[in-house]
Amino acid sequence: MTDQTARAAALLAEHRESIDRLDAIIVFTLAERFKHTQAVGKLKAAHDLPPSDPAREAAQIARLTDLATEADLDPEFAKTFLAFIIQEVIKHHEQHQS
Ligand SMILES: C=C(O[C@@H]1C=C(C(=O)O)C=C[C@H]1O)C(=O)O
Repeated sequence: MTDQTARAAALLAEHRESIDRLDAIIVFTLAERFKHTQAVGKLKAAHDLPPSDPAREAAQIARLTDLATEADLDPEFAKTFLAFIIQEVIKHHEQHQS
């Protein structure tokens, strides 16, 4: 192995360590978010409120688009990711109501 390939292997390992830590943050963050949305789902079911709230979602999308742009993250990706999560949350809320 040349010095250059050894250096590249060390850099790759460093990046992967960071990626693993960030993946853990994502999992814990999602778990925390779902704890709150589950509580919201129970509240909605108890008070006969609809599972989805399109006005709230529109505000979240607008906010996330700005945040993503500021963070140098593709805003379309951020929107798709949020929509995917919200779709799952609404499924949970529908289950609370049935
Ligand atoms: C969590 C809620 O329910 C739904 C899920 C949302 C979310 O996951 O952020 C946002 C709006 C609602 O469609 C809510 O109304 O706040």
